[in-house]
Amino acid sequence: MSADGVVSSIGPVTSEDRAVGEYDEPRVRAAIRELLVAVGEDPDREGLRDTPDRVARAYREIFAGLRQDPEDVLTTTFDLGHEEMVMVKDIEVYSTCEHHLVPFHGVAHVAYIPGADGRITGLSKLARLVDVYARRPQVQERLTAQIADAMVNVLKPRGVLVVVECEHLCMSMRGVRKPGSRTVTSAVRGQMRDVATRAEAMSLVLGR
Ligand SMILES: Nc1nc2c(ncn2[C@@H]2O[C@H](COP(=O)(O)OP(=O)(O)OP(=O)(O)O)[C@@H](O)[C@H]2O)c(=O)[nH]1
Ligand SMILES: [Zn+2]
Repeated sequence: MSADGVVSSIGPVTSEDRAVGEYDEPRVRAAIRELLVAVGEDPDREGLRDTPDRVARAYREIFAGLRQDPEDVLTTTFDLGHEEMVMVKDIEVYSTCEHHLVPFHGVAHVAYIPGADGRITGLSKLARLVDVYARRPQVQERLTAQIADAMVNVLKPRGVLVVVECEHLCMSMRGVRKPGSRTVTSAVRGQMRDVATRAEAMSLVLGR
């Protein structure tokens, strides 16, 4: 961990990166019904009768990123000849901890320096990219690295910085029970590794 409390990223991720798998809704329904029985509930009582169906529909949405190719969302690019840093801050993140299957949530800050051809992507596409990776069973470090690496692969930028700050409910509502603690992860690629450039980006992230 660096002096500013930022955990450095785990480096480029190339596997587990592309869209995978079908969504088997009947199987999810059956599994949720079985889970309710296993925790000692009555899945046939009135309040729970439709729960397997509801959860199966909710999981379709929460894990929709497993069936989306992150690189598809970055395909809209514009040639503005803009060569300076672009940052979208405070993109809300709702993801699911792959260890406990409970949410972690917070914000992502995504910055890049366009490549020599000055091609940039639509701002909303960066937020969509965050969603594609967040809507999967995740750990925060991988989420952070995957966002950065997809931008590198598609936009061919000179540099990328992704910072993610989240509270993990697995640390708040159970286990160590430390509500309010936030985990900060970063992934830095290309010229964004330069000390001065990285400092400029981090000052934008911190709002100074
Ligand atoms: N590095 C990392 N760890 C995570 C993330 N989400 C959850 N964890 C941690 O994953 C670890 C799993 O530890 P285990 O000992 O296998 O599981 P556990 O007995 O439920 O652990 P406790 O949460 O400490 O009760 C815990 O320390 C969690 O805090 C994440 O995104 N990144
Ligand atoms: Zn967890």
